[in-house]
Amino acid sequence: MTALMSLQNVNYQVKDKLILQEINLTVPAGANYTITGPSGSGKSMLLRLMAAMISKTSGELIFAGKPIESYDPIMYRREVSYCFQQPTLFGTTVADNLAFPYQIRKQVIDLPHVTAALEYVGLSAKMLNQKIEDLSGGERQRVALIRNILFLPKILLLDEVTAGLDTANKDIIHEWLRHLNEDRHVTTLMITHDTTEIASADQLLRVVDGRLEVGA
Ligand SMILES: Nc1ncnc2c1ncn2[C@@H]1O[C@H](COP(=O)(O)OP(=O)(O)OP(=O)(O)O)[C@@H](O)[C@H]1O
Repeated sequence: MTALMSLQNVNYQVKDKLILQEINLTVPAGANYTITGPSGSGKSMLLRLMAAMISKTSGELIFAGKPIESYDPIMYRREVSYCFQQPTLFGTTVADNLAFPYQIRKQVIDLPHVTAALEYVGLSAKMLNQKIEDLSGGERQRVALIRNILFLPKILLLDEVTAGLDTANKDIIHEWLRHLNEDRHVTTLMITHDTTEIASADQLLRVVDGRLEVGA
């Protein structure tokens, strides 16, 4: 498999605090990585570097053969999409959120595609008119994830997206991520503290004190 992203000797420092040190990682296209490690060890900062939400202090981050700084930020975010543990939904309704990816591309919402995505994760088209304040935590997370993948990115970076959800909601999201990775060829990297997710990881990375341990 070819490297879709690679990090070479990446350091990330804030003031005099070295948060990530000498990170070397090659992410092949189609990979499905699970990232774990103690609280505060640098997992979120690692994904945020890959998402170009923060900038490295030194080293190289290469995506599809080019340094990530060389990409237009808007185009880069369409290719490398970051999902938050506590997603921000905006506007008034679910439809406001799911129309957004089309609006920024100056396209009309593709309702059959949106409906199919909702149904895939156990939601229905009726939910489009629902107020976001009335959604459960699991519904919010599913709507936010759908918003991120209506146009498929190459890489999906998932920061504890199942934390705080019940088993049924976790299972729906696991099955959907499996589908995106195996059937739609989206490369996924997911941070988790969940022992079941760690036990079932295809490939496990551990971040400990700002350093990366592969396959530990
Ligand atoms: N702007 C900043 N200034 C100072 N310290 C920061 C800054 N951003 C992150 N840190 C520190 O970097 C370290 C790594 O943070 P990070 O959020 O990546 O941890 P994490 O492994 O994701 O933790 P958790 O599992 O608790 O979410 C923490 O000690 C955090 O306080």
